[in-house]
Amino acid sequence: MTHHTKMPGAAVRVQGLRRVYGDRAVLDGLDLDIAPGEIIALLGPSGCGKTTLLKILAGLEQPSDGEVWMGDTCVATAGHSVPPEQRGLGMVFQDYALWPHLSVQGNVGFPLRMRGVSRQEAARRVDEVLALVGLQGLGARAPSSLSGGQQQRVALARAIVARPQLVLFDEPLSNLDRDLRDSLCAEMGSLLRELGCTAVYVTHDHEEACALADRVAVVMDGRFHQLDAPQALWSAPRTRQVAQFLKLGTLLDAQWQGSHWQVAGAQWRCLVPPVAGSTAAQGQLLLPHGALALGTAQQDDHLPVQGRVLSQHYRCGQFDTWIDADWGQPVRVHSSERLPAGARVPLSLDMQRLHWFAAVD
Ligand SMILES: Nc1ncnc2c1ncn2[C@@H]1O[C@H](COP(=O)(O)OP(=O)(O)OP(=O)(O)O)[C@@H](O)[C@H]1O
Repeated sequence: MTHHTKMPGAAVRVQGLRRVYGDRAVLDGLDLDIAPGEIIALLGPSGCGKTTLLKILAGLEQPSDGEVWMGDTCVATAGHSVPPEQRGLGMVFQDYALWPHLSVQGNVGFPLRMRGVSRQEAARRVDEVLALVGLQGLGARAPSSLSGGQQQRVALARAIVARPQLVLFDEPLSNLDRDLRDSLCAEMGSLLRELGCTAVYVTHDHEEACALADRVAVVMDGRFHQLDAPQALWSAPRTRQVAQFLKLGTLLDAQWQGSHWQVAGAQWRCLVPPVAGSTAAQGQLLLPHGALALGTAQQDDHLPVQGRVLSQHYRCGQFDTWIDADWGQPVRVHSSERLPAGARVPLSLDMQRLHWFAAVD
């Protein structure tokens, strides 16, 4: 691992970061450069280490190995850690963490008071930021008199009022209902971009991560399985775990037979070439949603794929149709017409959209 590398251009640089509890590496060698103004989402299942990474960025935990840089300051190594209040951070937590004995104004103005900003200037900036988050006129209220969504706006206002160099979010929307989450997520994204904030946003909700972030880090077992723009996660998942976590489609066990893939249990062959450099003969094929459709548009060199209708339900203008296509796992296709359960139907498969993951990836 390299030590004390200067970081021209990056707002935050994480290098070779490890965090060990007992004999278990919860973070296992992470590297991450965050550009100024970039929003990064840390996305992953419960226990994957995303909160631990956020805490290390915040200064609430220390690395076991590796470094964290903010601007041109090294803020954390195994041996030293700059305290949270000296890192120039804003933070937004799941449970809002507002001070109940302070008014909305008092909460939002707190970071300015800590920085010695004059009372008059602080009042002006608090009014300005409350207007930005859509809470103008509510400054005198107690946080407890506000709805959950409003309280989270107060927390957001408090996090950005002092124009921090980095804003950290720990599942900020998970206590809110779906509609409010969607709208607040979109608003937060616009606001952070408007203000040019650099942000790291922890969530286990992939819709939220992809709606908000410039790049999403899919964290699993303490490693980044993929660090990419949201659209790249969908078009080119790097591991089958990413595909599984994002629910991109159906994974089928398959074997490379020298000239084609043979899917276990299926009557058809797939001619997607093996991944360059891969010598594995065993692995899994991902059939992304939408790669399979009702219809017979088979290419010459494939055996026709057929399936049996298992069930259907009507949703958003079409029938979600579950099909048993002989390979052991049902797949979902869309249909414009109602089909009887048990009917055999031809399926077309867009071979270009399949992905192959070698058994050991
Ligand atoms: N102080 C600690 N001592 C021992 N183990 C810990 C400690 N903090 C976290 N862990 C373990 O490290 C792993 C990662 O925890 P972390 O909170 O970072 O996960 P997470 O991805 O944020 O999960 P969640 O979404 O449930 O919050 C977990 O298995 C957790 O039990």
